[in-house]
Amino acid sequence: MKLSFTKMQGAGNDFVVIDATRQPFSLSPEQLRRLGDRRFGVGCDQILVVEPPDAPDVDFRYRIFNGSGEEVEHCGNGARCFVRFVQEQGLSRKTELRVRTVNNVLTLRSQDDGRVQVDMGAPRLNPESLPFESAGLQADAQGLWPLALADGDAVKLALVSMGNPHAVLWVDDVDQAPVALRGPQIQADPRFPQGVNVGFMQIQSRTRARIRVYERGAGETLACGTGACAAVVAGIRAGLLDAAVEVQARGGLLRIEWDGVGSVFMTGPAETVFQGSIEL
Ligand SMILES: N[C@@H](CCC[C@H](N)C(=O)O)C(=O)O
Repeated sequence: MKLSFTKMQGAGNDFVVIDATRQPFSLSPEQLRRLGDRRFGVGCDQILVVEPPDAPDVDFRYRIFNGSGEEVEHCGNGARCFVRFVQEQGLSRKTELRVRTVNNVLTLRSQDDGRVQVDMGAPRLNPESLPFESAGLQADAQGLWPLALADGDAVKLALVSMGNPHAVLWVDDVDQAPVALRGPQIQADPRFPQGVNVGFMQIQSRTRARIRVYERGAGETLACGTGACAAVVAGIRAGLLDAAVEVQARGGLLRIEWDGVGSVFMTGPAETVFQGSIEL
């Protein structure tokens, strides 16, 4: 079959976007992996699918697959690209969209300055929400959980669900962070039965942080929207960050806001790179 697609990026987190309002979408995990493959396919961190609404309270359905082929719950940078795609393809003229993901309804707003703001929903902070099997462990006063790793080392993790699971470590210098070593180790730890996205955050001031994220199903990406939200939520809870924080990822800058109670708001860029078709 021949599939039309649009390649997009948000702060360097890149996507293959499929319009399932105009062409049928039913790809096997193997076809999804091929699409995501940077050598044998198009190449991307995630595949985003724009589907018609399934009820009158939303404008579209928004489905997300990691490049490794599994469907996942949330993708923040992808949500911004979703808005840009829908506008550029003439699928909606609205500047505010409501979209249904597998476990939430998100509100996406296109701003006059060209950026997109996403109401990412409220974070969940109990370990069961990731899930994280916490039996026999106790979080410290900053809300950090101890985790003994298979190689005998131990780390302290903030655990935040943004609809998808995140573990966040504080580091002194994000450029020196052991992302390639600790990312896969923590992600594969049996206490995370559904895996976890692992973020490494360097706090520079009460309003600025730098971050790298080793994502589930994609490895280290140039930015992770849900990862930036989770890290800021963890920093605010620990009393180290203010309610509005500029988060510098390797591929771009995101603004994250949280009042400590309700939804997290994420603002950042979204851009089309090229369009094409592929035989799958
Ligand atoms: N890049 C994303 C997150 C994509 C999903 C994640 N890899 C997972 O498995 O949960 C973002 O911008 O949030």
